[in-house]
Amino acid sequence: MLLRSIGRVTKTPVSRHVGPPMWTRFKSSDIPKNNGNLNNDSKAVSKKETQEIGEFKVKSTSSSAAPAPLENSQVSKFMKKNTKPYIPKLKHERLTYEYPGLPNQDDFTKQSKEGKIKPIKRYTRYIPHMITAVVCVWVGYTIKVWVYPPDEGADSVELLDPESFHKFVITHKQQIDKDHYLIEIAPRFKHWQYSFYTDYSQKSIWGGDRIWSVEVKQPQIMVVRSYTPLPLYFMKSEYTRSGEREPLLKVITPNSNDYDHGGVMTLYVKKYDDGEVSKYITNKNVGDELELRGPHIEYKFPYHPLSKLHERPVFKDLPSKVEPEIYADKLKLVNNLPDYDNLTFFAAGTGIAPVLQVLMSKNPYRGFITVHYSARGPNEIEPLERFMFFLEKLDRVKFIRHYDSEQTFLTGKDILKPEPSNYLSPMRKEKIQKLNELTAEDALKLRKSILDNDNDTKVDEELEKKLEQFDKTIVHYGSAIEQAKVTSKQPKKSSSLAVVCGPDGYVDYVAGPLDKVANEQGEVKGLLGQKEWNNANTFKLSN
Ligand SMILES: Cc1cc2nc3c(=O)[nH]c(=O)nc-3n(C[C@H](O)[C@H](O)[C@H](O)COP(=O)(O)OP(=O)(O)OC[C@H]3O[C@@H](n4cnc5c(N)ncnc54)[C@H](O)[C@@H]3O)c2cc1C
Repeated sequence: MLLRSIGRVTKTPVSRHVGPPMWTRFKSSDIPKNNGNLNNDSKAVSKKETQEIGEFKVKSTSSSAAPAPLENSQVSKFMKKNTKPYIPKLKHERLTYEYPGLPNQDDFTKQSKEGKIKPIKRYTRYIPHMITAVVCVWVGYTIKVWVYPPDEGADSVELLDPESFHKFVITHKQQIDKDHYLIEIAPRFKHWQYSFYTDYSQKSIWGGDRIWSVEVKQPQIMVVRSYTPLPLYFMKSEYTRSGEREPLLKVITPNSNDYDHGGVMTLYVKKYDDGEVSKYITNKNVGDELELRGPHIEYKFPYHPLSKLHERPVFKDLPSKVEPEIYADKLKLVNNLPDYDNLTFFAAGTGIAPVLQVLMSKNPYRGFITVHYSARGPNEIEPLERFMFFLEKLDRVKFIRHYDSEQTFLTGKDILKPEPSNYLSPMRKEKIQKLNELTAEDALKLRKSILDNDNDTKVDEELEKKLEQFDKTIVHYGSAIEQAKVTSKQPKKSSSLAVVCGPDGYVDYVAGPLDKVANEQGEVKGLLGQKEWNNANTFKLSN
């Protein structure tokens, strides 16, 4: 008790006063000697007289250690305030069990929370931003739809349209030699994919029963030129994108699951120094656009009844992966159907593109094809040689090369007389009859027979039953290569059909000129004309 009272006294400050000390100091000599007898001490203190310190009258009240009471009311008030004893808490006392407020919670938020329950979730603060973004997108879309006309072909359900141009993007460009290029293009818009499954065989552009082309537009001078797309694409990877390796050229296996590889195709283009469109195309880079219109069917192979019963297995990158053709021979036997006509294809330069298009497409032409390929040298076609080799291995085609550099030109010696056709559709019969000049009566009869025979494409029900029976006795080859080993030893019949494709001069040399004024084939002359080929078995295509 004594020590506490001592502490209280000594801590009492008299501040804001300049002048002589206004509080009596506690002296050690003032501590009563007889500890425990406080009554005696207080008496002693009370005996003390009032002292004058400076301008204040200090009156000793209780003890000499106590602060002196002051006459001056202001100061005494001040002093009183400070006489409040300091009692330190011995240990921390918890005053409330409420959670402390959030760091950014002020009185206002506290108030509003109390007044109205306002749930604040994690993403609530982003709502204004989200609303702004949605409004911006909506406004932008409205402007695009109402102010700007849609891109041609953007909403088309067809990959290609013969009437309007569709945009394609160059996705790869490979220069083969000084003036030959492979240019991979992919459709700019995807809307056509929505309708792809409805009738895949109709939608797929890759059909081996025809030769087709597309027109490429040169928009600056508004000129179009035809090109023959190939079912090829460049397989890209991280290595090709980093430039470490060249992408591998691969065959598109027509397939509805991947929309025929997303509608990709490759153009084999020769650049002419003064050629407007070829220069325009080959000067473009990856990412640039090309406008295409098509497909335009240039030539459809003659109808054969077997084509309704059986499809030839599609060509693949690896010949070992190509399925063997097990049904065709049996079907021919069962139904007493004739063989397919063999075909000779005469191609010069980029004129090889149509035959490659046919051979690499779905359900390719089934007769054996002999290709006479004329070019300046072997380099022009170098990246496509691999596929030509595989096709030969499958016993579907034979390439005979005529290079200027090797002076192995195409001559009359390379051309055989045409073999009579194995099967003549009424249409072709008419063509032949026309050549032999029909009387009006015969022509009418023939026309009638065509109409009557139009349903010869229908599959006979009995035939289907026999087919089922033969399924059980069919000899299975492991692969098309295995089968080709056997068939390649069998002698091939001469061709009954000829297709000539190349520059005007070449077509003229091989089969006589095209009648461009009348937009007709013109009489078959040249090397083929000399060997008795005619318009019923020859087709000319200027490329
Ligand atoms: C159905 C069809 C399919 C075709 N497919 C392809 C194809 O896959 N790849 C391809 O590269 N081309 C193909 N062509 C040819 C192509 O359409 C163009 O004719 C060729 O690219 C030249 O066009 P250009 O505008 O560059 O030249 P243009 O401005 O038409 O001609 C410029 C100059 O080149 C000469 N020239 C043009 N074409 C030939 C030619 N073929 N041979 C020799 N000299 C020529 C002209 O005499 C002229 O002096 C095809 C043509 C047709 C009809």
